Amino acid sequence: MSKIVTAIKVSNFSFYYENKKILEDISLDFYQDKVTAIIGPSGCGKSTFLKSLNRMSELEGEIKVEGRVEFFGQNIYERRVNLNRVRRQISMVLPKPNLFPMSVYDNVAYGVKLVGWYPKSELDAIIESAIKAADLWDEVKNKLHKSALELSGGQQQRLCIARALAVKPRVILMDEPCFGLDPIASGKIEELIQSLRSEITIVIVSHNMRQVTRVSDFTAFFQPNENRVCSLVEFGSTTKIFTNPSDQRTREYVLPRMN
Ligand SMILES: Nc1ncnc2c1ncn2[C@@H]1O[C@H](COP(=O)(O)OP(=O)(O)OP(=O)(O)O)[C@@H](O)[C@H]1O
Repeated sequence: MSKIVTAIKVSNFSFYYENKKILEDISLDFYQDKVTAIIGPSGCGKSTFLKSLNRMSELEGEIKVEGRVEFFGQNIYERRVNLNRVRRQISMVLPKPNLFPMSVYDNVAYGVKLVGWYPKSELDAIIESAIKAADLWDEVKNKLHKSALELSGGQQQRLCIARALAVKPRVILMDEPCFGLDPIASGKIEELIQSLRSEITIVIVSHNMRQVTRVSDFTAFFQPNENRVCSLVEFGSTTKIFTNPSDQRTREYVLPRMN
């Protein structure tokens, strides 16, 4: 059996937006090349937690953190950390496609060009390989220079994933990537996650429990406490969380949502 390696280690992590505590004392490991789902009630802090794994949350307001988030051993909240590098290696896909009003090609090339200069042939190969990895190539290969905004919602979301993959991240954070998509488009995103599984570390926030059981290896259940501050209730293999959770609160949340 292959050895499990921790890609992101979160230790005693608390998070505040403008002095309001949102997350409390979370300790959790995300394993390399595994899919981990984060589940929990609406508004409890799942997105905030996800965004704090690559420090995107601080783009949204004044924040304070306690504890550590280590990415392959380096605390990303250290002062000397290179934030661009962190966000390139831990990229993010949002609930709604956030493409630029540019061509399909230019959307994927955008991030790659920020990282470095490549000769045209090499850039073409990077773009093609990312779009193929996002399982979108056959659908867009003849429209690479048309506006990305002309694609369907599901195709736009897969293009966002291609854009995230093009800079060769080690981790992809996906915040409800199937939000608002019909079952067929959602199914394609799930297939894509399945095909990326074992090659890249994925952390996904989802409200769809069946989807979580289909795509993830591990699940973390978050819940607010009596002070409405979110903490981790239970982490384990997805099979265990959905069949035999240890904590009564997990059982009460998960089981009714599977029927
Ligand atoms: N930029 C922000 N500034 C201040 N407070 C915020 C900000 N973003 C989120 N919050 C607060 O943080 C708390 C957690 O919100 P968050 O969006 O992380 O929850 P969630 O579990 O992802 O919700 P949902 O499942 O509905 O998407 C909420 O009380 C929210 O109001």
